[in-house]
Amino acid sequence: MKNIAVIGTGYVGLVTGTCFAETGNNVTCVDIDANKVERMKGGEVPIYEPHLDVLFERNIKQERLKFTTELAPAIEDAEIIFLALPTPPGEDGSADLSYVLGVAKDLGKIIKEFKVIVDKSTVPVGTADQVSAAIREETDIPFAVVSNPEFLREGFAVDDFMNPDRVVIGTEDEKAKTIMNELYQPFIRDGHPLIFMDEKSAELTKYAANSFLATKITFMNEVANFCEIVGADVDRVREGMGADTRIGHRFLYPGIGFGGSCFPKDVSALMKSGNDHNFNFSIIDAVLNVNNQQRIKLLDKVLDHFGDIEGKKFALWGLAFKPDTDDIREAPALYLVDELTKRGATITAFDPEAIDNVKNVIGDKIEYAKNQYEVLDGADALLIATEWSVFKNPDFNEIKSRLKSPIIFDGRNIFNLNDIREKGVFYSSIGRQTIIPKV
Ligand SMILES: NC(=O)C1=CN([C@@H]2O[C@H](COP(=O)(O)OP(=O)(O)OC[C@H]3O[C@@H](n4cnc5c(N)ncnc54)[C@H](O)[C@@H]3O)[C@@H](O)[C@H]2O)C=CC1
Ligand SMILES: O=C(O)[C@H]1O[C@H](OP(=O)(O)OP(=O)(O)OC[C@H]2O[C@@H](n3ccc(=O)[nH]c3=O)[C@H](O)[C@@H]2O)[C@H](O)[C@@H](O)[C@@H]1O
Repeated sequence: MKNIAVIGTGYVGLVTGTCFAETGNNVTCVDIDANKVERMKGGEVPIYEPHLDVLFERNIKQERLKFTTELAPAIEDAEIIFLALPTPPGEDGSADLSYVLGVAKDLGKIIKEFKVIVDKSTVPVGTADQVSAAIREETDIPFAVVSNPEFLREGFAVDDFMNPDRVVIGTEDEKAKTIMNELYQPFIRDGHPLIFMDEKSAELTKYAANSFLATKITFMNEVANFCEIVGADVDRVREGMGADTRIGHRFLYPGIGFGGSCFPKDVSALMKSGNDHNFNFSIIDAVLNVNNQQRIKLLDKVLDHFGDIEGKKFALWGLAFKPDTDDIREAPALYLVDELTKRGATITAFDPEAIDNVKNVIGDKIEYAKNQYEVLDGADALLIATEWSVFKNPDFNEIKSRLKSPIIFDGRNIFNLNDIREKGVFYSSIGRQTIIPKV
């Protein structure tokens, strides 16, 4: 059992804190958002993340998980302090370290004994040194700074955290190594490795992993675009490639580009890190360019089909950047909304979880429906931007009777081409043949 403080209770901090409590530790989570802290104290999970609620409730009830806005009392007894703070992109694409370094400075002012300060935020190479320097400016008390990047995916966060493929720990401090090794034992029982390395290598591992996955997706998006030109089927190509164990089946799904709070920002930040060292990450540059185009791929298809879309009405399924989350940061759906509305189209959208978040950002720029069929009424076409399970087996009679004409543009390839042939709809997807209904 360890006493732990987690600073920042977003997707990463809240999952980290809850899962460490679940493995028997005493965890105090700190956030500057007083409203959020009050809601959590009242037992409310402030984000939509499958399976988090059960662990959250259990650990609050058993008094292993607490919340506060006060940094000093939260860290007083904590042996380990996790920083799970935002590192949003700055104007030039670099990671904004002001949250991390600001809290580091605050910690320097209040620590009274040795602490292990662990950076879980995604930060550029060299940040651990900057965190150490920020603390050292304020205190002579000994401490160790550890880089422990997080690899969880939203929507699978609890499972990813409890059963990680690997845990990366960057530190050369022997005491910190022992403490981190003890802390993570419950998570690596099934043989997944705890990989120790220096701080810089750990920091770069995180960016390299995210950028590699973003590159894999982008490569497939380009293959899909080429499939459309030459009449190949990207589903078959994906199966054929993925069966090679050196390639693997995962992260080969083409679509309307990667979004989310991490891939776009981390790929840009790695590019910027390279620039800072006069190093040109040319692959990363290409990934960013291709992804920017891919995000509005459905727009190209819609314009090809309709020509002018001024006054057209579109139904949109999916707003979240991927299924099983209410997160809309860098969601391709929102880029699409922007481009369509700019050209005079109107949109009614449905998403199972993300509507409230979208309303907070774009308000009444579009209309919202309470279910996936209501959005269809009188629309010129249905556009699919997120592959929520509830969209995958719909009532096609409802779709056909409610739309003005049965036209579907699918940015996530959620339907099997053989099945859709029987449905009597025009169906255009990514990297596959367009299905035109027989008249
Ligand atoms: N979202 C994800 O799936 C993953 C995110 N990461 C990285 O983890 C870091 C955090 O990301 P998210 O959890 O998504 O961020 P988030 O934006 O969801 O949450 C950050 C939290 O920190 C709080 N905060 C801001 N300043 C604070 C301060 N001075 N003291 C206490 N709390 C403060 C905010 O109120 C917010 O609740 C980022 O570096 C991100 O790149 C890494 C892996 C996965
Ligand atoms: O650093 C982070 O924040 C996290 O970023 C991603 O996780 P996440 O953004 O939650 O979601 P992913 O499932 O990776 O999807 C990212 C984007 O890629 C897209 N994607 C994913 C897979 C695929 O085959 N095709 C594809 O277009 C998704 O639609 C989504 O827009 C990584 O998968 C996590 O390992 C990492 O910890």
